[in-house]
Amino acid sequence: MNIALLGYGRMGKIIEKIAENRGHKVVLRVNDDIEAHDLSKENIDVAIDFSIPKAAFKNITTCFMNRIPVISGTTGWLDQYEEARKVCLQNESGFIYASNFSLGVNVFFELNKKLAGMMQGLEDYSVEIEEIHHLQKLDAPSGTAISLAQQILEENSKLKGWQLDGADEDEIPIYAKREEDVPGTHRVTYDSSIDNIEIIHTAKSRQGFALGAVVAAEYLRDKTGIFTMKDVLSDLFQN
Ligand SMILES: NC(=O)C1=CN([C@@H]2O[C@H](COP(=O)(O)OP(=O)(O)OC[C@H]3O[C@@H](n4cnc5c(N)ncnc54)[C@H](O)[C@@H]3O)[C@@H](O)[C@H]2O)C=CC1
Ligand SMILES: O=C(O)C1=N[C@H](C(=O)O)C[C@H](O)C1
Repeated sequence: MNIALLGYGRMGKIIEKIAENRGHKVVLRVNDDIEAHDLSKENIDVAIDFSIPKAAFKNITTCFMNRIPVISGTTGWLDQYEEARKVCLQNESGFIYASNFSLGVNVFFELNKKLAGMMQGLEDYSVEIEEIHHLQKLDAPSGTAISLAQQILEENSKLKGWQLDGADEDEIPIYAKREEDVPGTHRVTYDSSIDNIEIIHTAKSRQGFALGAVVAAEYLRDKTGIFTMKDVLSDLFQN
């Protein structure tokens, strides 16, 4: 499979190594305006976007207009997600966005939903989310923390939203911490006067995110439409 890497930073470089080890070829590396590159020149099967929030939408939709399916892991641009979906469908292209491509985090997501469902009637507990990332991270809260909050909100009709660094009574507070060299840690805590319940996912490196993105690209390669990591993982566990 011929891959275009949109964003050749920390993630792009690890994705390149994993993709090559799995027999794929990186034919294009983009670290600047996508319009400076001729996408039709290389025979691109899939583009993988791990760039920066302000570039993601243009990168992704330019690929769709060239009928190139896209895996996107870039966070902090989701106000334009619905518009990106539309452009994908209009151009009969393929798209998978995930706030976190790691297999472990996707298991953690399922645990989070199950726990949120169990806790929603227990009014003595209040819930909060903490995320810790490296000092270079541009967005806060992390995309993963937002996904965790949305999953809890879907299970709990009394909670109305989330807020960064504090919240009203009917909101989930998300605390974003920045520390040197932390690849990504997410904790969900339910606290009462009697006890607390915590679930935590700690990434030890970026390998899991990168492997998940390449596996997702292998899944999306010849497909059109919008898919999620749940589709990728169901397919993986079936085969
Ligand atoms: N969904 C997931 O599993 C994960 C998502 N991420 C997200 O991926 C993104 C990238 O993360 P890192 O690789 O750590 O960041 P990074 O800063 O190391 O890499 C971003 C790269 O994008 C380049 N860039 C700047 N403008 C560009 C443009 N117009 N088009 C293409 N590339 C451009 C930069 O020069 C840089 O090389 C972030 O949004 C981060 O939150 C990171 C890890 C896992
Ligand atoms: O910027 C990062 O590094 C990461 N970003 C993603 C996020 O915002 O959730 C995923 C992972 O935690 C690493």
